Amino acid sequence: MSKVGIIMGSTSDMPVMEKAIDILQGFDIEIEVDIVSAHRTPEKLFDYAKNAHTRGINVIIAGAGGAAHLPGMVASLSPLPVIGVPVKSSNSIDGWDSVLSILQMPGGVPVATVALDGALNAGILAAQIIGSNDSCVLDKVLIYKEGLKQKVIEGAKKVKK
Ligand SMILES: Nc1c(C(=O)O)ncn1[C@@H]1O[C@H](COP(=O)(O)O)[C@@H](O)[C@H]1O
Repeated sequence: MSKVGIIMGSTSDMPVMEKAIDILQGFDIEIEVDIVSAHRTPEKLFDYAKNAHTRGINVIIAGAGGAAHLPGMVASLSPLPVIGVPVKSSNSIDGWDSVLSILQMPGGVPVATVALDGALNAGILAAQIIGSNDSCVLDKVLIYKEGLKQKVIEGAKKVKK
């Protein structure tokens, strides 16, 4: 069974990262959640990134705020796809600090960066990556998309005059 590793730099990121956890649980995809900081727990980061693929993890979602080096460092050490979530932490420069430090990776070390606090999309993207090779998950993504469409159609009916 496929598994998504969800890591974040601090417990203070949890209110944002919960959206990735919730949507992946909604898709019945196995997850593993941990706090890993490139700055505060560098040895743990190294161990996590080097070994995630050997523990059955298929995709990593990494969220961090401020000087957000966590997703990039994980991507530098892991062969797995890494989705980066820039978190708008309390002392941030309007979130630009984390957006730019996750987005502007050097050539050869990609991080798929979602929008500021975009953990929901990170979860959906992880499901889509897994769904490309798992028809059960793909069906759930299709149902989710149909739900989005229906919501817009229902909303339009309410406002249309
Ligand atoms: N950006 C990083 C990293 C890292 O990139 O390794 N480790 C923690 N942090 C971020 O620091 C912010 C404030 O953390 P605290 O609330 O713990 O002070 C959080 O958004 C976290 O992701």
